[in-house]
Amino acid sequence: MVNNDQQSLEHKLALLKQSYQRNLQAELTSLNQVLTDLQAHIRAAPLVEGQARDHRAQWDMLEDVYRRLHKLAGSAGTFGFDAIGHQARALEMSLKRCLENSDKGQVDLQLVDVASSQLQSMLTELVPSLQQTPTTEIKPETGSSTVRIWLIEEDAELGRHILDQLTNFSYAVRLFSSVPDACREISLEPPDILIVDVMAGVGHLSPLQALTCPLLFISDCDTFDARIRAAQLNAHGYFLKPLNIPQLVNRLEQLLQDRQSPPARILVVDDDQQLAAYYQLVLEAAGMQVRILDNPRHIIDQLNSFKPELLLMDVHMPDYDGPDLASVVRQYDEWSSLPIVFLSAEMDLGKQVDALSHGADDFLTKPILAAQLVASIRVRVTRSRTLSALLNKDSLTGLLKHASIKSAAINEIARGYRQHYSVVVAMVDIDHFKAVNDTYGHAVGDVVIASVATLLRQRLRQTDMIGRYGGEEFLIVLPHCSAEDGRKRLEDIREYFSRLRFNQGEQEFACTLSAGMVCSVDVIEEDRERLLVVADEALYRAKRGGRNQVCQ
Ligand SMILES: Nc1nc2c(ncn2[C@@H]2O[C@H](COP(=O)(O)OP(=O)(O)OP(=O)(O)O)[C@@H](O)[C@H]2O)c(=O)[nH]1
Repeated sequence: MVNNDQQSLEHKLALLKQSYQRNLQAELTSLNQVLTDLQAHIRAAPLVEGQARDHRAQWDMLEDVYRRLHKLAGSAGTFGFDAIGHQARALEMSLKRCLENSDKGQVDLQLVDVASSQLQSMLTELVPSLQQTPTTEIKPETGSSTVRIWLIEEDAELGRHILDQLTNFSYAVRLFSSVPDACREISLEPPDILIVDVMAGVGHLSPLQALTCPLLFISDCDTFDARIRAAQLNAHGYFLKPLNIPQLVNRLEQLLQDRQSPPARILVVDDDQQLAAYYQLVLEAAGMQVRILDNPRHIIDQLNSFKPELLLMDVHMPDYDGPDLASVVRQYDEWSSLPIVFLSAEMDLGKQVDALSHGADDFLTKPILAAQLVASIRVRVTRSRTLSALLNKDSLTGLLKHASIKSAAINEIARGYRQHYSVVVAMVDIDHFKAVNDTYGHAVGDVVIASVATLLRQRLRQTDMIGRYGGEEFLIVLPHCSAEDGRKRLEDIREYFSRLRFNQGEQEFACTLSAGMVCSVDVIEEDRERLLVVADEALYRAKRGGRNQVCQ
């Protein structure tokens, strides 16, 4: 994080804390006043008529104090007032026991006296000894476009082979013959990913443990001990020889996608505005996008417009409880697998389980430290992204599978017509691919397919959609793109691909691709519903016209 950003975060957190402290003081004073009123009620109660009503009023007052203490116990620690949070929690618990066990006769004056003196001690605690909120540097997820891969391979021939193959995928690869050689350079210019053949220095691997970049091992030893050693060195992958390059590239792409992945989108639902603002600040500082839902009645509208990847929700809210809202969210098919995390001061295990049974995935307890909140949310979003990738993405290319890209294309085209922006749809197909398979083998064919996928990802925008439509056919959708721009991009990809060189042993070869495209605003009314077919017809013309070209 840039220093200024960190300073600005700390400044904003300090302002939030000051504002919370003012409210806390007012809240404790107000609670103390309620207890003083309650003491007066209890002392006066036997003397007035209509005792039953007065008793109910006493219990209502006690219930009010209990609820407000519950909220305070959850928030005080978050803003650094740990001791007050703990005292509020202890007092909340003793009031809870009293509320649950009572026959609702006269409220016990002694209990109220004790509660009142505890509140006063919390107030005195607040004034002189402000505890410091632990300042936590929250690192945002960062992304960069140059990908440097370093390879440590003792066997020069194998090293050259891997380097050639990976260079085909537009990675900048450096080859080293030993771990000490590479380690000397790493301190000067760290790579994005390091690949190590364990044979290149089993005895020298320990320094790799300190690396911050992902580490992948290649080895011809498939024993449990070897794999445990790799795990202890925080390896992100373990690949056996003979090396399956597409599989390796697949993992590289996964790791890079994690690094370059778009910010996680989090919707926060909490009636406590200061707490919600605090969560927003902390999560945004960690590089996430956060929206606060002010009115729970608008939850579905917000889900549809913001498309969050996780819902962070308070359990107890004045009008609608978290579990009820979670049930409503689960009634909609499209949100049935959205991760929902409750964040609450609820200590009662039974109530936590009950909340979970209403469709939430997890329960975090308030107060929560900033770093703990960020780590919990990040881990859940990453896991949910991995699951969705497994369901919707093709394992060879990491692109959307046929059904997913088709439905994404149809939705995007419809949205483009609705909101009046142009969408380019293109079909891309490798030329004479059968011959590649027949001449160089299926595994080499896979490398070629994976390289088209990598190229498409590298040359298109984050907002474009790319899918593997068939064996060697790809469907791409470019929202907010004119026919002219779409054509330029496709020509660029076609040109770049034709320059790639692939290897099979000593043999080197190149491939070409053809593309058919259509722009949504350039078609007659009847073709609006069949843009995919129109793009496919254009691809057919490109093939008929001699291949290695883009037709529209
Ligand atoms: N290696 C590999 N080959 C695949 C995969 N999926 C499909 N194929 C092969 O892709 C080839 C497609 O060949 P064709 O449809 O005849 O097309 P082509 O040879 O590319 O010819 P044109 O498209 O007309 O230029 C077939 O040989 C399929 O077996 C895959 O996942 N991996």
